[in-house]
Amino acid sequence: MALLEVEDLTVNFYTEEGVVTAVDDLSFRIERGEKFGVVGESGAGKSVTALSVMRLIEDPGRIESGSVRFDGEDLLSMSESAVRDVRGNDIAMIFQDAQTALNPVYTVGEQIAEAIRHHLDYDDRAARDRAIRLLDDVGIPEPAARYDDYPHEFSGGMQQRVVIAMALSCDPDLLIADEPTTALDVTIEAKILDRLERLADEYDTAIQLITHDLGVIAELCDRVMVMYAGRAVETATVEELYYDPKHPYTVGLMSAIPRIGDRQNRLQTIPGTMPDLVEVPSGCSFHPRCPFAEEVCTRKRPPLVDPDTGDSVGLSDRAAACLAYTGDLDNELDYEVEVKGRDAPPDDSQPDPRGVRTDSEPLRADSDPLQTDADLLDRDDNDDAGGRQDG
Ligand SMILES: Nc1ncnc2c1ncn2[C@@H]1O[C@H](COP(=O)(O)OP(=O)(O)OP(=O)(O)O)[C@@H](O)[C@H]1O
Repeated sequence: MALLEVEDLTVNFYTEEGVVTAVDDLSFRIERGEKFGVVGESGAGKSVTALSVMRLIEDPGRIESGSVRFDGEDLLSMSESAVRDVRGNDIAMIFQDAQTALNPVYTVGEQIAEAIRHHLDYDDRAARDRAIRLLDDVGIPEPAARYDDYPHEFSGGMQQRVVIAMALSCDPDLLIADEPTTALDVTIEAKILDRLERLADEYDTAIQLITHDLGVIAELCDRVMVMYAGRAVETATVEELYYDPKHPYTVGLMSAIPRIGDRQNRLQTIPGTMPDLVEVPSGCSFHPRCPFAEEVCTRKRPPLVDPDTGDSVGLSDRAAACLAYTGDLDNELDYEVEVKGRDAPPDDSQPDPRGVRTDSEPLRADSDPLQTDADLLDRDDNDDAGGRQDG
């Protein structure tokens, strides 16, 4: 049995502008201990998917249909108190902004110890010891001394480490991380992702990592789901996705990364923006932005199929939702993906995609206006030194 099985999930928001279908008939599965990435541009429905799994969708949103089975039990039909037990004990969630997750009036140690006492029924001494060990695990230097510091005495990167410690404090089976490193400097981001990966292995925790950045996916994940306008457009292992992407949107996301491009230079950036979800384009919702779109794409919605056979697929299988794979297009998709790693691959074997990241700039889709180099340069984070911030 998979750890998490989401089937046919549909979530609407009832806004003044109309009904927004933020998640549209979405299905996916996460195995125990698996690191599962969810990637897509802003508005793809990634966060709403995560909040639905935690059953945290609030007005004007509504989970219309589908099931979310965690360890075999459907979270959507559980009582509110049973779901509260699952949250924190079995599923933990961390967000981009560490500051909002930490209470400024308590020391970080007290906050972690409180979570441990609450969920694991430890006494004060045992909770304190476990909190210090967790601070050490996430890479806080001198954890026993830092236990008594307040959140504002930590840099942004160190605060996010504290949040990770708190999330792991109850040994959850699933950690949902929504853009956990987006607000951080890229070097600190790499360190935190590395630490997260090691801890997930050590604690045997599965991760659902939400990001707009394919480089972050390469760093951490085993399998990926690419989302567009509330739907999955491609699912694959990280290796498959990087070396042989099947959906034009995935190719477009990768082409925003300078070293991966296509022959005609047509997909260097994805033209246009995510559609208004009140009026999603007919047929394939990506068709207005797709360089390969044909007339049929404007009227026929592509199902997720096995790109090799065109057959329907199971929840964990390699799949793409493009009419190129159902025999509906007159022409073939014409692109070429070139991945240049630091080390040239021996003969015809493929390099590790994680190696791609190390040769110069980190892989980062530069189409996100929120994430500019200037932004990153402005942030003075003392994470490297692990020291306290001035002031
Ligand atoms: N509280 C809300 N009220 C109305 N619409 C909402 C609300 N929350 C989300 N939506 C709609 O759901 C869509 C998907 O949002 P979601 O936050 O899941 O996207 P995302 O892929 O996580 O993007 P981002 O990276 O910007 O968070 C949004 O475009 C928005 O239209």
